[in-house]
Amino acid sequence: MPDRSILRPLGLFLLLALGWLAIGFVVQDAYWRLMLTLVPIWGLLAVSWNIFSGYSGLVSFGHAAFFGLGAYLVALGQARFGLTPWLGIPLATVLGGAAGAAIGYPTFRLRGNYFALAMLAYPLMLVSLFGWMGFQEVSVPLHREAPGWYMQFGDGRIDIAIALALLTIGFAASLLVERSRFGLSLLAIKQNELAAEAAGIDTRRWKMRAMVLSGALAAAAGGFYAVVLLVVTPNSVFGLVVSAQAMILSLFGGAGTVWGPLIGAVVLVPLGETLQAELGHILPGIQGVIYGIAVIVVILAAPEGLYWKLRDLRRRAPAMAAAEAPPAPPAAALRPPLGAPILEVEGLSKSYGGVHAVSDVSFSVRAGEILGIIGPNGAGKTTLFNLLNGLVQPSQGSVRYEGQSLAGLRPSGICRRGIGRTFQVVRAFPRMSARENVVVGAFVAHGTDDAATRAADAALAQVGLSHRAGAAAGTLTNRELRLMELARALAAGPKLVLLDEPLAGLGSTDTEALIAVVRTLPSLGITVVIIEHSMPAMLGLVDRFLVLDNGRLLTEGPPQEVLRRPAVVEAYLGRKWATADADG
Ligand SMILES: Nc1ncnc2c1ncn2[C@@H]1O[C@H](COP(=O)(O)OP(=O)(O)OP(=O)(O)O)[C@@H](O)[C@H]1O
Repeated sequence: MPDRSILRPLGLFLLLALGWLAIGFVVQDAYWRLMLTLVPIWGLLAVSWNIFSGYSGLVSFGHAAFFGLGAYLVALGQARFGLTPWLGIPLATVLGGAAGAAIGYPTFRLRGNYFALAMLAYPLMLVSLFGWMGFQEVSVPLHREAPGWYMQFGDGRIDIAIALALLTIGFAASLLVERSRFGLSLLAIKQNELAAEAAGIDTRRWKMRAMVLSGALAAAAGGFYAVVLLVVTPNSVFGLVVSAQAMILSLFGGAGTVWGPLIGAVVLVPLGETLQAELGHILPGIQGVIYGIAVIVVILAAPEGLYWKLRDLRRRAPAMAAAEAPPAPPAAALRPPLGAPILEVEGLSKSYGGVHAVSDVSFSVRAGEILGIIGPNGAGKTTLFNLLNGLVQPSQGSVRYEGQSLAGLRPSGICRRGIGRTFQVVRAFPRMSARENVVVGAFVAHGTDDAATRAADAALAQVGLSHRAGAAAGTLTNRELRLMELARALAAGPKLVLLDEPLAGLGSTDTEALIAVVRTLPSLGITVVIIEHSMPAMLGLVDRFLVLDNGRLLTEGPPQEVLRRPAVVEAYLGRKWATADADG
């Protein structure tokens, strides 16, 4: 994938890490050496938080759970069993990963604020649990006979080097996530989890992987923290301040980017620690106050974090560059004759309490057809799409695609079978390029990132958006965004696409451009089902109309004929249309 190499940022990171270590050699004071060790430790915790929450958008208030488990494993392992941290930290990493899976499994059932609050419960529970078990204070015994074996070098510079080595592992993991389908899939989840599922992304699997990786890295940070501080108490490792630290450092520096958590750690950790050391006896808890103020300042001045603010300042000029002229809309190739039914819907119903959103609807769509679905607001059109692509399960009835039932399949599974979908509201990832936005749709059909990028480029060419492939989605026009969303659905190589109001909010020229693209789809072997309110656009596009009213199938047939039927005029078009039609 272009610009997605990890070597340059990793090289820069190593250079900075060496510089950091060099400071450790210059500084003689033990306190400052400890600070130079703590920054990468907290930085690693923030990196781990960012891998999960920064990219997926699921806020975790509970990362102290992983950090504390790692710290206790290393401290107790050494105090009770003489376990060397060289083994203890890798074991802590495994424990953190396992805890990630155990916590993720039940908690992923919740969304948004509920998820964030549920995550808070785990460290709170662990504080009490470790207190009850009699681990109020676990001291790591000193081993003067084998200091190296127990990481007790008595030389702060070695501690700094180990902390940096651990941070390097975390940073590299974070880069690998960000620059691959892993990160793009998480960002798609952050944007809109349902749309991500519909684009073929197995959202549960990616969230779980992110949580396991994140838990593992947080536990490693906790493990080394125990080695450095030599004392572990429930509050110092499971406490709210630890979870807040993970979150605040990332948010301050910039969530959803590899550098953000590091910027946060470098600025805030020394600030908080110094103030605590200097003023802590007069103003206890000053660190928390400073963190709070820092967050408020960032919210006001750079809501996405320092990293994004600095980047925007640097790149302001190119971001404002004028868009190139779009190419002429693609000409429709010769349409192949209609084939056998590709989609067969039988007695499909969906009720929400007393509301019959879709009621006993049956129809079929032939391969190569363009079928238009119309009906008044609330007729059940979007619910029908949701039933077809598995976002909601039917109360009754069946959907067969290429002769096979789709019952019980999740949206990602249905997308994998070859049904693509766009949504009424375009949900682009504004900071990602148009190409990256489209690549997300290609993952389902392509094993390697390179193949997915090629498919994305082909889809962008299909919709006439190649000239904007590198532009950030945030700079695209409304028409370009609609085309980009269509390209995302096409990148998966679907045989059938469900387009939900793709013309909403477009002017007449833009509408024509989009319709011209949709018209080319059957010649590419793609069947189209489209919901749209714009009647002139639909009349020139579709082969057949399906009219829904109050969840029921009112009628279906050729466009001109359907629009003359009194029931359709009555239910949907209104008398004005009938008069205009008669006049015309
Ligand atoms: N999750 C839900 N819970 C309760 N009622 C719902 C739900 N989803 C849809 N409905 C109801 O089902 C009916 C059909 O809604 P739907 O969004 O499918 O209509 P629509 O034809 O797509 O409308 P529009 O053109 O305004 O988008 C409406 O009465 C709506 O309020």
